[in-house]
Amino acid sequence: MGKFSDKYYLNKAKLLKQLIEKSYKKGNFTLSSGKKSSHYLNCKPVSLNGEGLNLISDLFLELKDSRSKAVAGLTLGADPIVSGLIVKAASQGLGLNGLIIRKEIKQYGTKAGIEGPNLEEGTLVTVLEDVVTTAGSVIKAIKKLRENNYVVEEVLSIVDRQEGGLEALEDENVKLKSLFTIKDFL
Ligand SMILES: O=P(O)(O)OC[C@H]1O[C@H](OP(=O)(O)OP(=O)(O)O)[C@H](O)[C@@H]1O
Ligand SMILES: O=C(O)c1cc(=O)[nH]c(=O)[nH]1
Repeated sequence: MGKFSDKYYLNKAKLLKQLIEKSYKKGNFTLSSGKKSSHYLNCKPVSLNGEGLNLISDLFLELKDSRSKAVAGLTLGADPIVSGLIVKAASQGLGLNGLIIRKEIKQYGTKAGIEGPNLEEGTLVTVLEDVVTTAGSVIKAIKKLRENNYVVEEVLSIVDRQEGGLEALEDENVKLKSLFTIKDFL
């Protein structure tokens, strides 16, 4: 038997088709890091579509380290993905919690930087991301989780643009597991 189920490869092909149709655009774009690019992948039209999120959730659930007890991500790109995964896990009888990391701490109310259930110190958390370019965004999330005594060993992303993110994550002792790379869109 291969590493992944037959359904995993079927779902991957379906997701790639959706991303090519709805997410990949050529043009002049400024990226989150300030870099310029002649193309951009906006995953939100896929992650905020029921069929698209269902595919992402199935794939990430199979790709995820089965030991991790929570999935987390930096708002906003990760919000639907974290939510999709925890619902999918519950439908399969798996206990999985979700954490959303704010870009800025709320100055009122609970002043929380991380939203979600209060989990035990040392909980192994998988970080989710739609697109990794420099990995700056996802590293922000990892740092916040580690400050809160969670353990992070892996990031799952839909697309790795292969612009230094994997190496930057390696420097943080985190493994990047990506469904696709930018080469799948060129
Ligand atoms: O690897 P990086 O160089 O950090 O770039 C990738 C990040 O950029 C995008 O988010 P964006 O900052 O556009 O925020 P959003 O999720 O709120 O749209 C994307 O969702 C990643 O989080
Ligand atoms: O680097 C980014 O900001 C970025 C690139 C990309 O292709 N898609 C995205 O959502 N963000």
